[in-house]
Amino acid sequence: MSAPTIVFDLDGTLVDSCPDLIGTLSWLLEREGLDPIVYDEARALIGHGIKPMVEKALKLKGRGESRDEIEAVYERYIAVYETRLTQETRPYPGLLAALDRFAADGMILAVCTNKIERLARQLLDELDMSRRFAVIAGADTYGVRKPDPAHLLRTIAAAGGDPARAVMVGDSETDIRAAQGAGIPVVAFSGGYTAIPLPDLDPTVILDHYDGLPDAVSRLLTR
Ligand SMILES: O=C(O)COP(=O)(O)O
Ligand SMILES: [Mg+2]
Repeated sequence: MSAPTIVFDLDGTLVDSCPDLIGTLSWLLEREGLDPIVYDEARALIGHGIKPMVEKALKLKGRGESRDEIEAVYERYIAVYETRLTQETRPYPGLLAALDRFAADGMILAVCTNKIERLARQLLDELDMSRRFAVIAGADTYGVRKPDPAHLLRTIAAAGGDPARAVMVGDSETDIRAAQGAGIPVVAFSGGYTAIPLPDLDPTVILDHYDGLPDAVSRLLTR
């Protein structure tokens, strides 16, 4: 029997990346000559990937009619964001201790994010966290992205895990829907960024602090 696999979302789950994601977005809107975006409004745009976030932000400001424009603005976003991935971004309180505990228990850890893989790796490298994960799968790794359950299932397979002994940990709709589609229990972390209230998404468990994650995971694995 393979070891249990815990798959983590990245933004809003492993790391509080909102300050750098939204900081870059605010810089971008100003550069484009557009009005600033309200912080809480911007938070709800995170979760589907950076390009959808940039596109939605442009549309909120009455721009982004053509694909070419969206692509050009997205490129400008990435050029700045990759220089400040971890200016303010940090792992959530209690997370590293929970990851230590899982590693000591021999569990397989993996990341399944809608960030592109290159940026996800660079971000985790800068925080010295990459070495903790057997696999880091981004939106471009397999050509499928959350909420498609195939993104999650392929991540588990690449990590050498078994979907029947796996748990997903995420913060938003894409994570919860991917896990539900894959038939995998999902812990929803309430410290992240969700456009839809978590209870409406019906995750298996809602967790407010990572101190409680090891117990929550062991309950889910033994049910
Ligand atoms: O960058 C995003 O919008 C999404 O990233 P996540 O899947 O790690 O939450
Ligand atoms: Mg997220």
